[in-house]
Amino acid sequence: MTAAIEVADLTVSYGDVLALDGASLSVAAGRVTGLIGMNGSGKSTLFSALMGAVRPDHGTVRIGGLPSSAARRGGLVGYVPQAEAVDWAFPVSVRDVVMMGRYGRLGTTRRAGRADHAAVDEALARVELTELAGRQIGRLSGGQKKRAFVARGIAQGAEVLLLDEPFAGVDKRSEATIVRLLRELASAGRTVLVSTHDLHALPALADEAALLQRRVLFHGPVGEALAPERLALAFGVTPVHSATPSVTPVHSATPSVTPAHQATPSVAPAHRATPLATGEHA
Ligand SMILES: Nc1ncnc2c1ncn2[C@@H]1O[C@H](COP(=O)(O)OP(=O)(O)OP(=O)(O)O)[C@@H](O)[C@H]1O
Repeated sequence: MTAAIEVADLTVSYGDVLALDGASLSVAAGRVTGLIGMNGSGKSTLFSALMGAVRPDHGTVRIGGLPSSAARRGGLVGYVPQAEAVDWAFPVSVRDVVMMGRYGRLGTTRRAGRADHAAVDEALARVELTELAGRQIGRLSGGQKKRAFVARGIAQGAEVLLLDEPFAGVDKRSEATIVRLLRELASAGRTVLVSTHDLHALPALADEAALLQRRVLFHGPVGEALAPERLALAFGVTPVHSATPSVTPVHSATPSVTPAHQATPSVAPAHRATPLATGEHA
């Protein structure tokens, strides 16, 4: 059976910075997979490659058997960006954002029809944002914003959903809603790849995890990925033998590259092309 996501020997560099170095990953449909790695390990770059928004130096990316750009054009891939990648001042409502998930399906009139409005209503209800549908997107809490973007992916009917740090700055209720939704989507056969620093959330969220450090060091069941020696490998530290995995000291010990990444346009043309990071026009 064709894997939902198939990354083979992927190498991506920005000038002389090697962001991915021979990364390979195969994800079956109907699974939630956590993507774990320290700052700068290449998680966002992998998402950009999955959306066809960066050109690999080497290697291939396939989504449902298609090259990533074709998969994105066909609406197969939904993307929930990091909060920093979105222009929250953009004058659109929550409902407008969710409707963007339908753009690829609108006919030549570019007019939303009854089915589009129904899909948007249903997606808003599933993320519990019906009552806030008319509000400007920037005037939501961090968790509500994430839920709005998850709703966009649901309305789009994306087979593969990519979420970049969906729990960063998110309240517990939103986190629980998002986890529940992602599990439901996977049960219905969708494929979900989630990057997160929150290792505590991982067992409830994901079926499996991939540890990334420019290449995929390990990919397998969450329990095995969280073994101290494996985490140590991914985070480059001595194993900490404790019952609950903690990444905090490791994470905070590694310098964050996020601002550089956001400030440098070449990593994510998808982010720049539209203020709301649809990933559809790169
Ligand atoms: N546009 C760019 N120009 C130059 N280097 C870049 C660019 N974007 C990312 N990098 C570098 O590529 C490497 C991988 O970055 P990437 O953003 O993919 O990592 P990440 O795992 O998503 O990090 P974080 O957890 O901080 O979001 C880092 O060394 C980063 O500094």
